[in-house]
Amino acid sequence: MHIHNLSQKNSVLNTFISEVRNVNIQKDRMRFRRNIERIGEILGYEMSKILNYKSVSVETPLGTSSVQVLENDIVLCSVLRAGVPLHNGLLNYFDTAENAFISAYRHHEQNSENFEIIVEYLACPNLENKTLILADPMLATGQSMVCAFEALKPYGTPKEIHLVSVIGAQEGIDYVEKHFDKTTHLWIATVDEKLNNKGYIVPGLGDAGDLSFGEKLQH
Ligand SMILES: O=P(O)(O)OC[C@H]1O[C@H](OP(=O)(O)OP(=O)(O)O)[C@H](O)[C@@H]1O
Ligand SMILES: O=c1cc[nH]c(=O)[nH]1
Ligand SMILES: [Mg+2]
Repeated sequence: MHIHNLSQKNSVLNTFISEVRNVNIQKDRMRFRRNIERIGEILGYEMSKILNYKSVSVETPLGTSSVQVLENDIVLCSVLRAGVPLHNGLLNYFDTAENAFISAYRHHEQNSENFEIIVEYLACPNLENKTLILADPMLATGQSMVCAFEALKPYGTPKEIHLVSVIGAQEGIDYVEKHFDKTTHLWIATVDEKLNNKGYIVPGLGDAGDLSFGEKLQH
């Protein structure tokens, strides 16, 4: 897998990451969502540098300009619900993309820290020969990303796959690496060291779904 960890270079991306992590700033839900969206825009922009382009002629009021424009057939799939602001950020740049949505949540056994991932909802176009972008802001154990990909398989074989995430734990990245083809790209804003015993990324940012949309009752 090709791993692109964008926080390794200084850029304004790291300011946005610091704000989504910051326990005071992240309480502003609108700012949290907007920061995740802005991170999605930056990850999408960086990814766009290795996609395919074709030359087109554009008529301007003063003449003709030859420009290289994106030619990939993109399907943008995100994992509900925390994936929604990241999806919006990517869609701001890949504005003609087709879209897919998949739900995944952690189902905890009673009084236990063990959980399994339940995939219930999936809406997806044909993926055959397309460029699949699979987005989820948190890559903790990596199970949601892998379960989502398994559920997408009946929809066709993509030509290329790009995984997009905001914060990953090394353990989750290793797990994902085992389950995806080595040609897959992972575009990630930053990588943290570990998971706690509840499967949360440390230091991470907390619960991305709750920070975006409010707390949900546990199943
Ligand atoms: O790598 P994993 O261990 O699978 O964990 C990551 C998952 O956890 C978060 O979703 P969550 O279960 O909190 O659902 P939510 O978006 O509804 O809050 C996140 O958006 C991922 O889907
Ligand atoms: O750290 C984590 C792990 C899973 N889901 C989150 O929202 N945060
Ligand atoms: Mg959540």
